[in-house]
Formats: sequence, C-alpha cells, structure tokens
Amino acid sequence: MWYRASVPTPAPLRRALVSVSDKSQLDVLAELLIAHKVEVLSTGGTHRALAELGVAVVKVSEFTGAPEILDGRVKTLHPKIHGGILALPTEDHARELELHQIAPIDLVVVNLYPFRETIRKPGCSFADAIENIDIGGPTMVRAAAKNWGRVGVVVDPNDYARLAEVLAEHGGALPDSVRRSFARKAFAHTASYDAAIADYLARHDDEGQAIDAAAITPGLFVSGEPLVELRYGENPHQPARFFRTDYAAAEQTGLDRALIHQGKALSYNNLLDADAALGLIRDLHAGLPEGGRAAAVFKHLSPCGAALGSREESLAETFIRARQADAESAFGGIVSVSEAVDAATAERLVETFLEVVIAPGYSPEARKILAKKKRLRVLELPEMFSPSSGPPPLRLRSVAGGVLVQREDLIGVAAKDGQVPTERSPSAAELTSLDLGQRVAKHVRSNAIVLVREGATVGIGGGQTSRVEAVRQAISRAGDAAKGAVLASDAFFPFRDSIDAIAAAGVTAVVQPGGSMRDAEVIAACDEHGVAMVFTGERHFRH
Ligand SMILES: NC(=O)c1ncn([C@@H]2O[C@H](COP(=O)(O)O)[C@@H](O)[C@H]2O)c1NC=O
Repeated sequence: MWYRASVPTPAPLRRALVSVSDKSQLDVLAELLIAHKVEVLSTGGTHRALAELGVAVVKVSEFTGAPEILDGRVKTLHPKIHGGILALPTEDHARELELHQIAPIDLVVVNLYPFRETIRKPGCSFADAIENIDIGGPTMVRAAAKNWGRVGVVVDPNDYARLAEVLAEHGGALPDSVRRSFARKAFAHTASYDAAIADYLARHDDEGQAIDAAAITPGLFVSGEPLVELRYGENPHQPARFFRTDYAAAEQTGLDRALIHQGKALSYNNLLDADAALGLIRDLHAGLPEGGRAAAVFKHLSPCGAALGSREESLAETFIRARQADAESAFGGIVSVSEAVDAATAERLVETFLEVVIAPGYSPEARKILAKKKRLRVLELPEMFSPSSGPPPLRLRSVAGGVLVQREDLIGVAAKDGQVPTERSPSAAELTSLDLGQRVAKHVRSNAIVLVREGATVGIGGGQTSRVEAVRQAISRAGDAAKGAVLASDAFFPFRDSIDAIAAAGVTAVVQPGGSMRDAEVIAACDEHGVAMVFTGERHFRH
C-alpha cells in the first residue's frame, strides 16, 4: 500500500534539490525552474551547470553549512537535506523542522553516477566500479519517492518536458497522480541500479578479480524495462508483456532492437518464433561460403525449411527452396534471411501468408511490395550478424517454482571439422549438406533429425520421444527426396535401428555427436550399408 498523505490541493513548488550526473536537457529543467520561481539547491557540478544556464542556485554546502567532503562521497547526506525531503505535511513535523531550522524541499531531481556505463568501459578497474556506486543520489531518490505524498522526484532527463507541461497546467504545482507515477519510476530506477551493482559484485571474487565470465554466478539480479504490452500470451486468456532485461541490453542483436517497419502488433508467439528464426539464420550465416546466402522458414518454434544458396543464386531463389522444403507448413510461417531483402525476394515473400519476416535490411522497392501485406510484420535487425564479444548471452526460462539460467548454445562445429569413424568418408558435396543439416538440427526440438539434399532441408523430424521415431518422421516427410539425402541428428543414436531405417530410405551420410555406449554398433551398421558418418563431439539438445 502506498502511504497517502492528505494534501487536498497541491501547493506550488517552492524548493528543489537538483543533483545530476547526466546533465543532458538541463536547459529544459532550468527554464521551468526559473519560470516557476523555484528556489534551487545543488551539488558542485550541477550547481555550475545550472548557474551557467541563468538559474539562481544555492550550493547544498551553503544550505547545510557542511562542506562536500571525502572527494564527493558525502555531499547531500545531511539532516537538513533528508529532513527537508522526508518531512510530512503535518503540524508536528512542521514544528520539528522549525526547531532544527530545516527548510522543506518539495522537488528532487537526481540521476545517479553512471555505474553501468563505467563497468562497460574496457579495462574498468574494480576500484573505478566501486567509486561509481552512488550513495547520496539513491538516498535522496528513495526518500523523495517514499514521501511522494508531498515531494516530486524526477530521475530521467526525458521527464523534464513532462514536468514542465504539468507545472504549467497546474500553476506550478505537481498533482498527486504525477508525484505517484514519478515515485514508481524512482523506485524502479534505484532497484535496477542496485541490481546492476549486485550483479557486478557477484561476478567478482573477494579480491575484486572477475570470475570466469561465462560462469553462472550464484546471484540473479534481473530488472526489466517494459517494452510493449503484448495482445496476449500463448493463448488469449494469458496476459503477457515484453521486457528488455539488463542482461539483454548488453547484446547488439536482440529483438528489443528490431526496427518494426509495418504489420500487426507482435504477439508473444511471434516473438518466440522470431527469436528462433533469428537464432537459425545466425548459425546459417556463420557457415556461409563467401557470396553465399541463406533463408529459413519457422513455424511454432520449429524450422520447417532452410536452404543455402551459392553466389550464383539469387536470394529469391534461395527463399523459394526454403519454402518448398515444406510448402504446407510454410503457411503462416516466420521467415529469416541472411541479407537485405530485394524486390524480387519481396515478390516471393508476399505469395505466401506469413506472420513475420526478419532481415538485416530491405530495399525501398522491397518495402513497397511488402507493404501490400498490411498485417505482415516486417522486422529489420541491421546488427543481426555482428560478432558477439564476451561469453554467450544468458538465457532465462521459468518453471513452476523458479527460473532456469543457462548460457546460449553458441558452439557451432562445422561438419568438416568432425571425426569420421566409418570406412567411407563423406564426399565434399555430402559434407556441405551435412553441415547445413547439423546447423538446422540445433534449432529443432529434441529428438531432432534433419534430412538435407542439394542445399535444402527435405524432411525434419522434431520433438519426438524416441530418436528412431524422429528418423521415421523425417523420412516420411521427405518422401522420395530421402533417397540420396544426408542426415543430421542433434544427439547420438542409442541403437542401430535408426541407421537401418535411414539406409533403407536411401540416405547416404550422417552427422551426429557420437558418444553412445553403442557407438561401435552404430558404426558397424553404417559400414554394412555403406553410409558415411561424421562425429562432431558436440550435442545440441533443444528442450
Ligand atoms: N555522496 C553524496 O552525498 C551525493 N549526493 C549526490 N550525489 C550524486 O552526485 C551526482 C552529481 O554530482 P555533481 O553535481 O557534483 O556533478 C549525482 O549523480 C548525485 O546522485 C552524491 N554522490 C554519491 O554518492
């Protein structure tokens, strides 16, 4: 419950304390403080900046009679400041303020030392990070937010314009509702600030040395910036929202950065599928030969088609082959491509009912063509293939009772780098197809089997409870195309039954991690059927 002080008609602001590290838009603030004749108190750097903008500003040290000390570690931590902010509008508090000669403060404008920006700087020392933990700022922000019934608190320079508008509308006073909404934002701000500090400290040991960057540290400090309220969750009766987390803010390539050119609002399911389609196209892009291109079609978190094109093939042709891989499933699909969409590709895209298209760019002609499909969501992620620095991003998933945290599966072993345990080695053409199959299988729910022929998937079996059933599904989907195809599996074959089924269907080569107790049996089966096999040593379960 919010504490509610009874202030029937808010009085015009008389005194503000301004202490900001981010000095952007201070001119907007200065203007409104002058216009409403607000008495202004301020700390060192902010005092100088406001004075230059023509504000008659009093130094906090003069106001309190206590100088700033300890290199700025103590500037505003004084009863005259905190008494002035925290006093309730009651007669008792008024008497106490008078007794101690404390003047009430009714607006606090504070933003904090740039802790996040500091720790993101290459080479930032532990000592630098610690020195950038703001103490006085959050103390004032929290005090003002607690006393929202009388005091306004602004933590974001982007709110100065709103503040100016509200004050102009209300004769220099801040209505209750505005103070309350500023207070909400203030506590969210300090909570997120502390989460960043706690996360940083969890990632450093007692000597201040960074712990293995890829480790999952024992603390989880997630704060989320709300991006959009989604129409609903997986189903219409489930409310849902999309948040950008602090962890994601460090990523260059997240969906939070997508430019949305057109289409219906993105749904919860769209975002999940878009994320999956993005993951696959990144893996395909990473394996492309120079001048090559790739396209993928997703449905309900599973790829239904993926194709690689050589430099001689256009993107439109590559997309057509990805769509043809399972034309039936492509209806209502999510498409991702490895390069900017041109007019010819756009013409092909609009032939099918699609939910979302994701690409690193679009030509103006392509945009015009796609615009014909008003509901189609067109997402541009210019940085989608930027190489990521640092450890793979954290991925969070909730289960009843908690949250699971792991690093994203970014390992990609090219089939050509694997070991060949069979008598026959795959041909160069088979290796190229195995590589595509392996990259796609990583994005199919386990148990996952992917059949590939001539640079495109022809049959995908996923989400099956036995591996041989996933094999049967992939073969059945491929039909005649299974003959001469190659196969990729996300995990090892526990028995030779899958190999017997594959060989009977005409599959010529296999890529899988290996590591089964019965690898010898599986290798023997391959040799019996003349099937070439590659062991990658890396499992890619997707649950
Ligand atoms: N220690 C204090 O008493 C204190 N009071 C305010 N600050 C911070 O000092 C900064 C502004 O400093 P300046 O006005 O000197 O540029 C603000 O980010 C504010 O949050 C403080 N600094 C850190 O804790």
